[in-house]
Amino acid sequence: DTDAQILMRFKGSLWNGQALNNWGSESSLCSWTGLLCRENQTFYGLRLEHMELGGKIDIETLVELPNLVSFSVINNTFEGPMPEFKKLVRLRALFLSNNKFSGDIPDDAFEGMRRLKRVFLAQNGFTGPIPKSLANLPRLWDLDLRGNGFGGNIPEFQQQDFRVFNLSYNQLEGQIPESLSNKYPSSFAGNEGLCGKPLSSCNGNESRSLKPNLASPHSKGKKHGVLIIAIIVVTVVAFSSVVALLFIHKHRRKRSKPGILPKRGTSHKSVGFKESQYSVDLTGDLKGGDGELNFVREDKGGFDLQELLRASAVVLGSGSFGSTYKAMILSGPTVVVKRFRHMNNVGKQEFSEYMQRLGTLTHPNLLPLAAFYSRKEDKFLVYDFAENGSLASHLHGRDGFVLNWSTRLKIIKGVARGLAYLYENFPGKTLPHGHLKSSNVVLDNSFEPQLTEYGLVEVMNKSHAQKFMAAYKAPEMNEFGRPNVKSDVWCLGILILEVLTGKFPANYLRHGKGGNNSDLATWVDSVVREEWTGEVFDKDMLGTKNGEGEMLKLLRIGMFCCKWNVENRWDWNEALAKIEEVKEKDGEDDYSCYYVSEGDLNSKTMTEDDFSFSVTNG
Ligand SMILES: Nc1ncnc2c1ncn2[C@@H]1O[C@H](COP(=O)(O)OP(=O)(O)OP(=O)(O)O)[C@@H](O)[C@H]1O
Repeated sequence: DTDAQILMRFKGSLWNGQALNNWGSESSLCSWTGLLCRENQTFYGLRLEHMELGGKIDIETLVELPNLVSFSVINNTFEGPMPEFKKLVRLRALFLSNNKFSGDIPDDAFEGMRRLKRVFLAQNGFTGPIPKSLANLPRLWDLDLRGNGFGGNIPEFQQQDFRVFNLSYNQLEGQIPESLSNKYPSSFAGNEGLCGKPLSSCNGNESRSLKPNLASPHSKGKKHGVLIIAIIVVTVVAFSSVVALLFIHKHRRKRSKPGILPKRGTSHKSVGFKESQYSVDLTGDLKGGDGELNFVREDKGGFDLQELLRASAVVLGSGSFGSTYKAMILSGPTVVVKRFRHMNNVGKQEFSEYMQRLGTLTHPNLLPLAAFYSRKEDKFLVYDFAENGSLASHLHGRDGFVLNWSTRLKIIKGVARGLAYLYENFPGKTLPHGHLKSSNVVLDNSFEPQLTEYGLVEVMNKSHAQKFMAAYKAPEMNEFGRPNVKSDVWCLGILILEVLTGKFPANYLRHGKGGNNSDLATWVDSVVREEWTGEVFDKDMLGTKNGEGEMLKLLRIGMFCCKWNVENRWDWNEALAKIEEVKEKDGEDDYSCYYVSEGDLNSKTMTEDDFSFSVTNG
């Protein structure tokens, strides 16, 4: 049977299948409601969410779909025991949350599902122990069992590096395995019998008294008393905090003015940049859209619009297009939601297709676009959250880290690689970044850079893009010019100079043709011409032994990328090749000519240290 015939059989066993009333025509399989297809129109998953579906999930039929790797029936009315999903050995993601499934899950229910990465069983009526085969999954990355009746001890999980991990509101008991002690306490909340890190210790009376079956009636009464007082105190404190926060928030909003650089609040983050400490409600900002959060990549992020709306959110900053929020999804990932006004250059369908194409890009130096949300007047793009904020915040922010030369070089190399990937891999055309600047380079927890807001010129209203997008700052851009890879090279050059000098280019950027000598490139050029190169580098970066020669090399590359005449400006591949050649230390790898004293030669074994003083620059 064809995929279409198999899927029609699968539909036949569902109740309320009318929600899938456009299923039928073989030729347009990928347009069937709830079908997930790749760019090349191959089917890979089912996403049948919020459809009031019920009845039988016919596994025997699904087995016949070898390409099925993702299956979701979140928020429907399925009931009874968990179907035998283990027969779908190729499955990578299983989403059953918010249904009425019930009963114990057999211990071997996940056996053989070696590819399974994401398991969402939250808010059902599952009981019994957490199946061992689930804990033994070698690639498990997201696990959400919240709000069921799972009992017994938590098993040892083979995988320990989770992105989502939530066992809250079950009936689990006993000591939390050591390997899970680094998880958030909220991952275990609502399980009265659990103890041990990150909850309170199992040895003290405190934790034992949490187990209702061990508590005497007397201690139970006492506990209730304490509980009631605690609830009253928490309620009063929470109420006063909300009132105080509302007051401060209102006051702040009155005073704050929109700015190019993000506004920062006063809460401190260990990562060295600040974000607003005031929670915002995304519901207000996101209301009135088409009601759909459109995911653009295969893994759906493990959350839906409702969960995004419920997420606790803070403002990260306000750029030229709108505000940017950090949203912490309960039992889900932390994401960044960026609002774009003036993004109406193309129609709804075209916009949606374009975003889907952007979603196909995956590279370590491109921040993945996760989803988008459309309204007539504005759009919201959802990106992964980057732990270390933007490059701009470290170069110019009050609370950024001081970046040393090797980190700066790593960042420039990553940026160049991200651009190269973008130019070569966007389906159908060579896509310029168009808005390359230091606040659109974010840093992950190891300071690996990731480009964000790439490829958006196409969908931006032209007049707004001309005014604010970085590519339009290239000297050759006038009202007829369109950003291209050469204008990106200009932006890359400016970024290199910004990274090396530590100077914020806004004051130096030229607007349009002509202009004066105030752009960063001209400033650097004049300093270098006067042979004051020592003056040019950011003082925070200096102090690297034997690195100045290489810094100068990178500075020159930046200057070649900033040639005013496009003909003389390097192509991106030339720039990339030159950047790749820059090393951390002068003369690195150049050990062809060195001086070794006779004494050294006579000594027993020579170490690298013995050589360090005698290496010359070839
Ligand atoms: N994915 C992300 N992860 C972490 N922080 C981010 C992320 N995206 C943006 N930020 C932070 O939010 C701040 C505000 O971003 P925003 O895009 O609104 O401003 P901008 O880049 O200065 O302006 P523009 O609107 O022109 O792009 C950035 O400086 C950065 O610190």
